[in-house]
Amino acid sequence: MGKSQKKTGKGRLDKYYKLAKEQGYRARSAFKLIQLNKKFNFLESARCCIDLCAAPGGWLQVASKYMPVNSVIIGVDLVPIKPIPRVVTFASDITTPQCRNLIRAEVKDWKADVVLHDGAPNVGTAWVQDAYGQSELVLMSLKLAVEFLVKGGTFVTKVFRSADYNNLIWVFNQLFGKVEATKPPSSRNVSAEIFVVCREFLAPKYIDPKFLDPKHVFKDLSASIPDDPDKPTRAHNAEANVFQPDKKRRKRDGYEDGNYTLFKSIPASEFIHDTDPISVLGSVNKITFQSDEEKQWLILDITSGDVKANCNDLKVLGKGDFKTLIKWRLALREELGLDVKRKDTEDATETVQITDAVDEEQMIQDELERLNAENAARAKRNRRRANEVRTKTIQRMQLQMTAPMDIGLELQDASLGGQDDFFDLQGAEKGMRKRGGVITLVGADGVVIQESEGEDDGKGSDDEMLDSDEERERKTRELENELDGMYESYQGRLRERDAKFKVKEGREKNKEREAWTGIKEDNSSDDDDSDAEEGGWEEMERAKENGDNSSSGDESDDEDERSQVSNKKRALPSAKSSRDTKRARLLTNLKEPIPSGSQASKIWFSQDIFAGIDDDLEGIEDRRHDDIEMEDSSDDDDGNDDVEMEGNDDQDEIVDAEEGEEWDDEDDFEVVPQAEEDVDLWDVSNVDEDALKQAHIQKHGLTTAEAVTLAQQLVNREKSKTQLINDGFNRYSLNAKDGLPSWFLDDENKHYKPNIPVTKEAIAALRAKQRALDARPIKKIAEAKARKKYKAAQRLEKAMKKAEGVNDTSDMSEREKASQIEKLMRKGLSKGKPQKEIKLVVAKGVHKGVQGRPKGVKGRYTMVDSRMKKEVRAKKRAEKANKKRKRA
Ligand SMILES: C[S@@+](CC[C@H](N)C(=O)[O-])C[C@H]1O[C@@H](n2cnc3c(N)ncnc32)[C@H](O)[C@@H]1O
Repeated sequence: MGKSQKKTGKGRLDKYYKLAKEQGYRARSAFKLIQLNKKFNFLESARCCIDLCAAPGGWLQVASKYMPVNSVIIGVDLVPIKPIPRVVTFASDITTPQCRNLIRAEVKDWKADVVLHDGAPNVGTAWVQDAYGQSELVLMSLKLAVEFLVKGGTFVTKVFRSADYNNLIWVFNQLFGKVEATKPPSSRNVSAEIFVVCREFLAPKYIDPKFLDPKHVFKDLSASIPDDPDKPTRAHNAEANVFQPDKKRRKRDGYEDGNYTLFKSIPASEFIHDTDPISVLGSVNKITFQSDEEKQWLILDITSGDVKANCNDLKVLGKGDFKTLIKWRLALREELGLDVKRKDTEDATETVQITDAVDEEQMIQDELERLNAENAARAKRNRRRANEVRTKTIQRMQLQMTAPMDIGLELQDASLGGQDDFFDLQGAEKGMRKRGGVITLVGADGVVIQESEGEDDGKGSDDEMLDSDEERERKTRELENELDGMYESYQGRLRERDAKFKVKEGREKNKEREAWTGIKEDNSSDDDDSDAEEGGWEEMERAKENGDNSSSGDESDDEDERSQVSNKKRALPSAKSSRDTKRARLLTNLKEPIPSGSQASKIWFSQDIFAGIDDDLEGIEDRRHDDIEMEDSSDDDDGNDDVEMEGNDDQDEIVDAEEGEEWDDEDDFEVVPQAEEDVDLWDVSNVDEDALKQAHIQKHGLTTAEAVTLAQQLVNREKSKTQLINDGFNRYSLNAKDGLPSWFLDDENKHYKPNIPVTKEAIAALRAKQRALDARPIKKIAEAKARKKYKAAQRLEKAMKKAEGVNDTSDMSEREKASQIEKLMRKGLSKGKPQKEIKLVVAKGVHKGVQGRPKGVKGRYTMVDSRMKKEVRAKKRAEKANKKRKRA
């Protein structure tokens, strides 16, 4: 679809499109939420928000901007959403239980203050079907909303003005205290969309499942589409009005064609003689008794007071009243001889049977629903109980009452009764499961492996699940993953508690970069070195035989050796990220932008004071950044807007973020292209560790005593390359660390490392380097001094030029020249123009709270408090007194 067509056609690229582009919103629809929020103010006070159908994320951006920092914001859509800071997103269909489970896992036992829904079905079929699909989607989102909303919460949804509109509003009214439909100015007038803001969620203990069942809520729609084209729609509606009289749907479709009368009454004889009495009952307001014959019927015994009252206003009748009228009609027909008695009876039986059948069906249906609801309530209770236990466990962890080790012990405690093995993880898991501890485990690939919520797990008992060895192994793995996750969160808390922890950790890692653990072979740069090419055992043997001489005579060899000092210990970022992905979803968020830090610690470390540290930890941060980039890029791959949004009916135009191509469709939605970010993606295959290492050494030099010692030994030929290689094979090297839990690795890292000797000289060299570094002036000061010097030199030069001029003049005596030159030189050597005095203005009295220049103050000024002004005055006084004393 061409760009030009869109720009002119329908005036798509309107002011909101441009505004969105200017302000960095991904979709112009962002302004709809901004305007809704301006009117109803639900975002500012919300701490948890769930956005259903959120792609590409315009509403999420708004929520993230307007909600308080540290709020929980979750976005779900069929298509992946590109990452947004402070927002958790995932791709899922909101109509599926899987989506509900994902949200549950994310919010844990929190409740959402706001649930947003701007969904539109991704089909482009007939308008009626689309509208119905949209209404169904709304009902599905309402279903999620009632599950996750807190009492008093707000649900914002988009609804299309269609036949279902009133039904939806009716349902909303049953569940919310205030329901308001509004059309924000940014929603195009041509669009049928309208936004309903439902506030003050009533959170009833029991919600009739019918409220959330499209089959019930939109029953009339199907009723209005005749199965049998011959049967008039009116009859269908009328029947529905009789059998489902309590639902106020009569006027939803307006008045039947050709009938614009508000009030309709018919004579009783018409009702008695009509072959379709039910339709009659459903379509009229009143049955009158005006003719003589009809008046006679009024005095018959069968015409009870109830019947008379019922005939008076049919629109207020219930199902029982209608039945009474039908029975009365049959009895009267029998009385009048219109039907023979037997036939009448049959007729009556038949009719009653129909009614009873309907009733019976209804009863069975009701009973089933009641049982279902009871089951659901029981399951929910269990889930809630399990959640409570889980929350307590997490809280205990957060309050440092339980360390990850304690968890193992707790599990053991739980399994004691069952005589389980002390380290039987499976037993421990069972124990945890009993307490509702294990809810969702996420596999290494981030896929939810298993879901279990207390007794709610309908897929067989644990015993069944643990039948096979494979299953058992899997369980054990999962539990280990969870323990890993707990450990990670424990580490996170440590970090939060101890601000220095991160710095320490950074230093550790930096040290690790430099730490010597052996020499790595580099064949590419060592083609001529036969020793290096062979390496390994032979090399060691030969080295033993030849002593140190194998390469001592070769200068270039030594060069190579120096360049080859590399770091085997350095872990690739992927190692960390893979460990991260193992984290149990229960405890930590896989999609956290920076996995190793909490929000609080991030804020803490964003302070200026830590700016220098960042420099020091540059390497580490770079890698962490790469980690994130990698995550982002994977998201990006998924989140190709072009593909994502294809077929989305509710989208006006979608502009491809990369190519600027636009895609136009039905309604009121544009994705705004973002400025291309110049992002270098981290590519595992392209990482040249040696090059990185070299660059680091080039920039910072050797920073550990071990490295300097080894370098000195190499330069002084005290050690050969072969010896260093041999030293590299020690009991600490080549240790497979796969599958070891992170807490174990962390602990091991503290002690399990080779002890590399360092020399006094190396330490002295490093200290000298450090002292030189300390002695260096701060860059700004050095610059200021240089500027000063430069200006002084300029002044002197100028003075000398002038002095030369004076010297060359002939119309001055030598004495005058000398005095003039002296004056000029004094000026040239002076410190330049004295700086204008800065006036100190006390910020009190008339100047209190004044913004901008205080009244009556000219020239340079600075606002100070009275203390400073007093001190300056005192200083001046003291100086003056000193001068006087000296003169005296
Ligand atoms: C109008 S867009 C939402 C725009 C969003 N509010 C924003 O500001 O960026 C409608 C979205 O609904 C999504 N959607 C439609 N059906 C869905 C479903 N069953 N589950 C989840 N998302 C759905 C579509 O993928 C589409 O991205």
